[in-house]
Amino acid sequence: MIDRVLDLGVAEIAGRHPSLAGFLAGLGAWDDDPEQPFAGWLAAVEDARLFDMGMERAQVTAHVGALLRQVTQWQNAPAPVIHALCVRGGRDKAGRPETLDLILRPGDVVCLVGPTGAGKSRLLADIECLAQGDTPSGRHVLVNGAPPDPALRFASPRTLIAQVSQTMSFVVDLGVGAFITMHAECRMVPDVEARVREVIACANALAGEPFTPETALTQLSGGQSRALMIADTALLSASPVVLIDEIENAGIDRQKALDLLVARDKIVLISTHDPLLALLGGRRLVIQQGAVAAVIETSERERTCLAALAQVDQGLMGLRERLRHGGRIEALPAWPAPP
Ligand SMILES: Nc1ncnc2c1ncn2[C@@H]1O[C@H](COP(=O)(O)OP(=O)(O)OP(=O)(O)O)[C@@H](O)[C@H]1O
Repeated sequence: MIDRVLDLGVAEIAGRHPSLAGFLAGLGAWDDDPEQPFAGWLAAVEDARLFDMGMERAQVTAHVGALLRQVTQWQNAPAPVIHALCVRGGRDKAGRPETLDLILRPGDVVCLVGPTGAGKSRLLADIECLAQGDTPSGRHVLVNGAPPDPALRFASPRTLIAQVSQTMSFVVDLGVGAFITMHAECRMVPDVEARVREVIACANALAGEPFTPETALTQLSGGQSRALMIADTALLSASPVVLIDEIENAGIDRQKALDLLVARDKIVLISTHDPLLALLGGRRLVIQQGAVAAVIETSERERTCLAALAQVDQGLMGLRERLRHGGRIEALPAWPAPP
């Protein structure tokens, strides 16, 4: 494979193997004739130039070969499949044992509730790192009934867990389209352009104010950033588990966001006190003093409240929209009668 690649020009190599483009650019190979076969370029380039780049001639070929092998290995690695994620109790903040044997399956939506400082983020973090008794809570997370392979915890190119965190700020000077394209390329998804269009359209359906592929990431509002990350997680990420630290204040359509993730058969855990989200979930974990104190199944009675709650929520969203556009609130929508 490496021999075939070395016979191609730099531009063609980068086109066929985008993962090599950065390395070739770093070598300065683009600065010469990008149509010239790479092997010819490497044979002709002066020792001093390679030395400045910190490489020897043979090393360059070895490096290109290693990169290609690694990328092929990643591309051929099967997407991670989780049938069951199990969280086994550890201890609370006072060191008392936590009685918990929680099993999560694809399509499950579980909400975490509890006062400030109770340990909601700790539980999400335990799941995120697939804790093995090595975090302050002492919890254990099992994947498909067994402790995860350490490679899955620390060095997998296709991680099991995706997290959309509370605070999000972009520091990279890129447009939305370029950023999502980069992510799609890293994820090695087919038909990058179509996927990028889909992610941006989906994020716009979730966020109030529309943005374009040209909008700079740094100009996105909090809600737009959250919407973009949720669309990205649902449509680009192979991770079967999604952790979300509060979306109620992000000004995005939460029900649509949840539907999007559940449709991809992901396990979704959300830290939230939003009644609508809480009732959309199948279970709620009540966190107190660093431990799960109760697991509440959403009851039929609660589900009957959902339609009315969604109507109240629509009403409130309408009022927010009115305020956003400089309007007054001098009349209220008709609230539904309680069921
Ligand atoms: N079982 C535990 N043992 C030891 N420390 C814990 C445990 N659970 C949580 N903590 C610690 O308690 C602190 C508060 O927890 P955490 O940030 O998870 O709370 P929270 O419920 O997410 O709070 P907020 O709602 O304010 O975001 C953190 O320092 C966390 O590491």
